[in-house]
Amino acid sequence: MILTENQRNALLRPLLGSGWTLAQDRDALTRSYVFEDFVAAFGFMVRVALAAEKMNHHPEWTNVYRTVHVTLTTHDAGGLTLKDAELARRMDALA
Ligand SMILES: C[C@H](O)[C@H](O)[C@H]1CNC2=NC(N)=NC(=O)C2=N1
Repeated sequence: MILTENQRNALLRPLLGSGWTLAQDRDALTRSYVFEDFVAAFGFMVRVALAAEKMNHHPEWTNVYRTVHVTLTTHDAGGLTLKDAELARRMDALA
């Protein structure tokens, strides 16, 4: 369930090159998105919410006005799994 070393190299490398970073304190991906305004930021969160529900995999996120801070990890597994890499990819596509 937890990403193997090989999977991390293959799946996380593209994400880490396009805005995502590994969290310091836990096995998680994190990034921020800045939008035109609050409504654009919230519209993004609505679109992601629908995708997350479809995946049954949900982000940990905070929204301050036009910025959305995101952390992805799999609580059930205690770290990064394929679902996190997939949700990160989908979030970037929806941003
Ligand atoms: C019962 C349900 O499948 C679990 O709570 C799912 C829901 N969505 C989830 N989302 C995330 N990010 N991590 C989880 O471990 C998780 N578990």
